[in-house]
Amino acid sequence: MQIDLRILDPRIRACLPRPATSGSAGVDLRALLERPLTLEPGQTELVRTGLAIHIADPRYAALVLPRSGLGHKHGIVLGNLVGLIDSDYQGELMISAWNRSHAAFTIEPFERLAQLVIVPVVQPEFRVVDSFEKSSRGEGGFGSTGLS
Ligand SMILES: O=c1ccn([C@H]2C[C@H](O)[C@@H](COP(=O)(O)OP(=O)(O)OP(=O)(O)O)O2)c(=O)[nH]1
Ligand SMILES: [Mg+2]
Repeated sequence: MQIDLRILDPRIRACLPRPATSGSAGVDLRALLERPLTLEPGQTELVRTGLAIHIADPRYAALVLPRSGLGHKHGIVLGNLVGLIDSDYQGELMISAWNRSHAAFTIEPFERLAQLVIVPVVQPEFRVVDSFEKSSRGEGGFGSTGLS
């Protein structure tokens, strides 16, 4: 799928996001930093990417997700857990980097910090009703179907 992309900082031109393998679902986003950024345990910082995308088609959105290596090994995940990029958003893609670990971690300039995934979405149109047609689950949730 073709998506318009603006390069807001020329330094990022050399390493634009692209799928790492033919089957990659996400494209890595790099940290546009002037200098290494050390995140102390618990610290969250908004990190620039130097890029803007305009998805334009409301049937799609983008998700900003952690990279599993950084998240699992170093506890570098996202302050908003998952970032949602609206199809009409035209501003800079920003990454909320959260160090959820107990050790400081330094993000290097242009390091691949998170990943962007394009997903189909359906915009809801809510129809107010008095009751629902009964389903087999009904109101059961939060473990109502048991453990095994
Ligand atoms: O990790 C993220 C999350 C969001 N955004 C941008 C794109 C998104 O379309 C916009 C708004 O995000 P969201 O709707 O999640 O935030 P909000 O707090 O509801 O802000 P708003 O009132 O602007 O919608 O911010 C990012 O750049 N990175
Ligand atoms: Mg919003």
